[in-house]
Amino acid sequence: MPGTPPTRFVYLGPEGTFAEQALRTVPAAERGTRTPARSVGEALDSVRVGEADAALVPLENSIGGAVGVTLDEMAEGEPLVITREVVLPVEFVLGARPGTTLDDIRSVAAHPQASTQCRNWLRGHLPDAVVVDVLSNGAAAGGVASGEYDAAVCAPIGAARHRLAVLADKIADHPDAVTRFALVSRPGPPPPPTGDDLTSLAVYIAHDRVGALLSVLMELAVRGVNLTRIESRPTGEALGRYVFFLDCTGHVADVRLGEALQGLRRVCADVRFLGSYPRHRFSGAAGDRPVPAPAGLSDADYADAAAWLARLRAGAQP
Ligand SMILES: O=C(O)C(=O)Cc1ccccc1
Repeated sequence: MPGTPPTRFVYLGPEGTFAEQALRTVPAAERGTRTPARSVGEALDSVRVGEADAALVPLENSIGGAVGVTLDEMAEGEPLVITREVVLPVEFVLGARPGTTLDDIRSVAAHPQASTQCRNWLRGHLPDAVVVDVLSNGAAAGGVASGEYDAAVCAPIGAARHRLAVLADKIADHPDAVTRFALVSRPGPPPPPTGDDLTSLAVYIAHDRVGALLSVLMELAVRGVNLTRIESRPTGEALGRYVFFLDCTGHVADVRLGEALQGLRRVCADVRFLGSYPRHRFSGAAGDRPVPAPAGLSDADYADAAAWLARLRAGAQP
């Protein structure tokens, strides 16, 4: 039932992923059920078909960039909306079955984003090992435990959950990397505005119209809506055909963002609303505070203008 708080959660599994760790920061998930899925697509489809109320999936990483499969899955199929974001520091370890040494390792299982972030360490310490892409950090650890691979780039909780020895820790090339996760549900009333929210969209432009993308950006800029992320993904129709994923500051209930969304509806071939949700609350440690919203017209200015227009239309004195 839309608007009912979620109780059945699914996450990118298997057990031992950062996604599981991120889900455990969601209070409602501690009270509900938590089921691992083999892939992002499987997790999101569980929500679409009603087997789960919410899915926790990776969205982007500060080093490796967007998790493409999540964007692609959100752009197609039955619509889903983000109701919460979780930003988690990710620290990778090299896990292996107890007794394994670095010299024994011929294959390393790793999520593509994980191997990207540990590229230099792997190249320096395991130059002859074959790195095999797997669907998640948990799958990497599980594949080592089952004997399929010699070692895994995985999360510390993955090594622990699959009873692996940690042969090396802090193996990421960038120690301060973070990953942004999204909690996704079927469309329903968005979380109430907090004054520090994001709204995510997928916009399809008319590629044959000169300046089509600029028109999109202008609908936001002229209303003082700050664009915090833009990402293009192929639509699959043809080379050069893209869907653009936008994160904007503000909430769908805001006057200003509401006007911008109506403008996008007018100028785009299609707009898919992907949710309005609170920005992740940082610990407040130096350097990881959210960027303050830019100065610009306030919502009160927009409300005042709307009331002024209504008076004009009613023939009253402006
Ligand atoms: O959640 C996980 O553990 C994943 O496998 C996705 C992922 C991959 C790389 C960095 C962070 C999350």
